[in-house]
Amino acid sequence: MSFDRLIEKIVEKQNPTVAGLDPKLAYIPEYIKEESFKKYGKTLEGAADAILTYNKGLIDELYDIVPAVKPQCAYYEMYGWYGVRALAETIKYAKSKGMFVITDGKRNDIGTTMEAYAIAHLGETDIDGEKEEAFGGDALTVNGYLGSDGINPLLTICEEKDKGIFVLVKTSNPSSGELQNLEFRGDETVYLHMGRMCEDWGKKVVGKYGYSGVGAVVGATYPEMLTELRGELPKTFFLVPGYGAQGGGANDCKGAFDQNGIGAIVNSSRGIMCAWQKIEGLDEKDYAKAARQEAIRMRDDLKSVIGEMKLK
Ligand SMILES: O=c1ccn([C@@H]2O[C@H](COP(=O)(O)O)[C@@H](O)[C@H]2O)c(=O)[nH]1
Repeated sequence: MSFDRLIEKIVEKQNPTVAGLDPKLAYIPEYIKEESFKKYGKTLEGAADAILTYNKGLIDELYDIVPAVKPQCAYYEMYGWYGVRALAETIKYAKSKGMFVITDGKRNDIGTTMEAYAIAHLGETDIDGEKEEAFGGDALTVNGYLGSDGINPLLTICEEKDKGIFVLVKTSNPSSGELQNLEFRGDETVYLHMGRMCEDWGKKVVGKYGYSGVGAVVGATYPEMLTELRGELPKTFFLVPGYGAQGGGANDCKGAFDQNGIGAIVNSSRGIMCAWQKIEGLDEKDYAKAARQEAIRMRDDLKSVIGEMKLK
């Protein structure tokens, strides 16, 4: 259990980017929606069909240059079981193209319930002796604020299946400081304490590149805290949201990386998915090409501040 597979993909592509797949209908070109609505009407099924077609188009244009995708479950669950099927199909398709899949579910519960989440998203479900993958992501985002009871069941499955988790530590949203920045026990912040818990949860599962399979979510919108946490948590790999649509830039992300240019993967969802809507006169059929162009721009932007990514 580590992020070795992810790190190798990042280094191979020289790209520390994860493309977020948060498909709102407003981001999907009309021609795709028309096709799906012709088949299924303006229904949950029609919407889910459009999402899957849109995602596959994006993946086809991104898989050779971007190492990972991050579907956010909410954008699928809003279409009921059709949407959840589109999520499962998206994960399967991205994996068939060799991409690393981070399922953004921010799951959080205790004991056996957390074990059920772990089985659903990272493990295999036992159906009376027959085992099958339900979703099959490579990593899952989780909320660690229930403590070890919510994390230990995941660790067991992650070890068995070589999967990873990203625990919310310092989130990118404006109100994240209301709780996460509180100081206690002298001047230790809640986010730093949560980060140290990640370092501790991961200490037995450190991979060959020095990072464990217990990662942390730290927002690009708080660059000083990113730098502080990189210094404090040398074995914890970071998932960094907040680049692009939330205002973060490459310089804000710099502190997340180590001296070898690894240690983090930076997410952009709307920035990549909606790139086509920002290009005047673009034929909407070229939506995925516009996403590719933005992903290349983002890769080069990040590389300009972190340099070459090397395996040690
Ligand atoms: O602290 C956090 C944790 C998760 N997210 C998620 O990342 C993407 C960001 O999307 P953009 O369109 O690139 O802003 C989205 O899925 C969030 O739920 C986050 O933003 N911040």
